[in-house]
Amino acid sequence: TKVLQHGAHRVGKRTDAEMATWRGYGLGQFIHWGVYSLFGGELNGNYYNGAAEWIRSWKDMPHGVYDSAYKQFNPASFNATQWAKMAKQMGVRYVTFTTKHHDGFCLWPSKYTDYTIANSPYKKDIVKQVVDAYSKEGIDVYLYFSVMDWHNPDWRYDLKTKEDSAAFERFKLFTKNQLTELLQQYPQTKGLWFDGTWDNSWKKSGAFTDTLEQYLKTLHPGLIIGSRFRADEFGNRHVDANGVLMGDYEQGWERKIPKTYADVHGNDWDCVMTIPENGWGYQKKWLGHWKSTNEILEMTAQCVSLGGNFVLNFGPRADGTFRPEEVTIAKEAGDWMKINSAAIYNCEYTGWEKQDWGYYTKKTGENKVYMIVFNVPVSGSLKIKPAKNTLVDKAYLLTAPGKNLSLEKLDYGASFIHVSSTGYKQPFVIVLETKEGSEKSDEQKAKT
Ligand SMILES: C[C@@H]1N[C@@H](c2nc3ccccc3[nH]2)[C@H](O)[C@@H]1O
Repeated sequence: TKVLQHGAHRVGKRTDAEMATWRGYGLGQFIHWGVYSLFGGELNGNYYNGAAEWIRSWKDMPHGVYDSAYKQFNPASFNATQWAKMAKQMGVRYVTFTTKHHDGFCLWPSKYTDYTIANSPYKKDIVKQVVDAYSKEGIDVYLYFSVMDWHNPDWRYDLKTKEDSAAFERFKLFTKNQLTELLQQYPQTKGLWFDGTWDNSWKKSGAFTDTLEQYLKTLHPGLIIGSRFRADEFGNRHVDANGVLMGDYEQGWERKIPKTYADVHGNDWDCVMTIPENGWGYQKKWLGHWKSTNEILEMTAQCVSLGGNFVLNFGPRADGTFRPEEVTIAKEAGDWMKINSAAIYNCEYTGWEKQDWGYYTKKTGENKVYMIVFNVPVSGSLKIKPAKNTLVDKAYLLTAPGKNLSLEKLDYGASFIHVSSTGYKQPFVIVLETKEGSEKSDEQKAKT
């Protein structure tokens, strides 16, 4: 391994209480809201076919039109308490909220730029309202912050000239100042979700990113920052030159989910996902497929079964209302979570061999494994194969703890659980109470 000045400063997962809380969330909400929400991916009847929050970069969008649009931002229907209650009902345990996206518009009254909510017709501090309302509902708040800032004249994609470097020095200070005011104004914040850190200018600022991350954690002990923030002194991101993760969790799973446990390299991680195929800010027209509640529940189960969290994005309209599809998904997912969240909250990877019927999760610190069943085979026989030295004491539906299900022993330590093969409209959970031990063969039994 190389001796790195600005590589990872910790190998392996964080072991503190704040990170244990993060690890157990299971389900989170992302919210993308800003000036881009005014356009909804459309201008003069033409639709931008990229992600709606990127519309400023569309060739058909004059920068002047976009950069003056904040003068129309006046969300009359915005009610942070209603947002937080919808999230609570959905069963999310953390929210990540856009304070400033790539366009540079600040939803808090930043002292370091005029391009903020304070200078919009709405005037009031949106970040504060969101932080206060979600915290009041018992949902932890994380602040999304885009380093890339198209509005700030000192932003640079790369550092090629002396002027570039001089400008970027000013930009780095601007960034540090904005992050300082976010942590000082909104101290309930549990973490920062950084984005817009893939350009060369940032890759060439490895030492600065290291110093800044340490400064932020000194300012706010316990702060949680993912791997998308740092660069090492060689410009490596996410993992340093020695292949060690830089950050408190792997933050690369954007609109994709790991296939196997090997893909997560023993890190903490979360997956952030859109309901439509792509697009995080409000889009007037969702192009292509958008996910059903059952698809979203399956992604949630899949992530938790591989030791991560699933974070679903909502893109409210400029007026502060949500699309009907989003309201429906929050309600339906919440109804399922109300009954089944035991299999999602504070659960982790089991290491048992994955079966076709669905996903295993394990309650952290307990001898309880959950089967989250999505695909009942035509036989109605659900095969389970506990890990070595683990026996299943009893099995029952989470919704019927008094009625044990029969386990038909098979060879090689496997068993069948027989359930009805029809009539399922949504996933269901079977609880397996486990104990240490191994299958005794008949001759072994005969000896005792
Ligand atoms: C969480 C997501 N990250 C931003 C983003 N910008 C990208 C540019 C290139 C490739 C992926 C990107 N994701 C998206 O705009 C959204 O905020």
